Amino acid sequence: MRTTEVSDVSIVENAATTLVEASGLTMSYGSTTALDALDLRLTPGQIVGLLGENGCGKTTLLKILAGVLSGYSGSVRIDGHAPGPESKAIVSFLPDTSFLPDSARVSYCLELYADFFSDFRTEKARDLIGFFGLSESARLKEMSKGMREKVQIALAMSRDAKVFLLDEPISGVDPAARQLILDGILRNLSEDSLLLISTHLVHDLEPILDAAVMMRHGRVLLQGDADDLRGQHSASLDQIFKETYR
Ligand SMILES: Nc1ncnc2c1ncn2[C@@H]1O[C@H](COP(=O)(O)OP(=O)(O)OP(=O)(O)O)[C@@H](O)[C@H]1O
Repeated sequence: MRTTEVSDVSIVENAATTLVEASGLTMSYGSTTALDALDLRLTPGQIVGLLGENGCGKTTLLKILAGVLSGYSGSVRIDGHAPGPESKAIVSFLPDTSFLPDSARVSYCLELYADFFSDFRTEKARDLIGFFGLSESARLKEMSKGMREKVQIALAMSRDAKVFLLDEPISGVDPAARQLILDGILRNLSEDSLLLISTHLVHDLEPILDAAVMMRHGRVLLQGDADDLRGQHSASLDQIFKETYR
């Protein structure tokens, strides 16, 4: 009887702590297999680095989790929901491309987000825009690539989302600005959110990562708590990454 109770409790806890789950997730573009029966389970309250070489499927995975790419097989659940309107309501996605109108001013982008997302917090976004040293009256087309990335990050990180999916958020900025961007990303992050960040810049991201998922050929090659991985390999995540993808 006792065993049954314990096992029931553990099943309930297990279900409650899984925020993102993919099982047998497969996605092909024509004859190219981008995700190959990928299994992944992520819990809330952590910052996870999604690491891997070019073309291993990181962007494809993030897009499916974000609910902007269909045509996959296998199972995906975000807080229990298949990708769709209910999951999108709790997922904030930062794609690796520009998605804002060129001629718009920053202030207009804030209004756009406020109209579109009920969980968007304009005050948080204003705070972040200022933190990044940007002006709300500036037009995007007058900004550098790095400045535009900061605007997009400010918008994406100002939703009260449960899951944040950031695709290469620091790739377009110089090394000096990367720390500022990371500080901005962490500035308003709530403790029980899940932040999944894809990157090649493991060295820059390592200090903020709680866990890492390393992908190869559309599958998870290595996954674990950052401290556990460092302990098991007697190396930094950056060194493990370089060794793995040498
Ligand atoms: N729209 C598409 N049409 C055809 N093939 C695609 C498309 N998008 C991605 N692919 C292919 O799917 C595979 C996975 O691509 P994906 O962009 O998910 O990888 P990635 O790990 O994000 O790469 P990178 O680090 O270079 O951004 C690659 O072989 C890529 O060429």
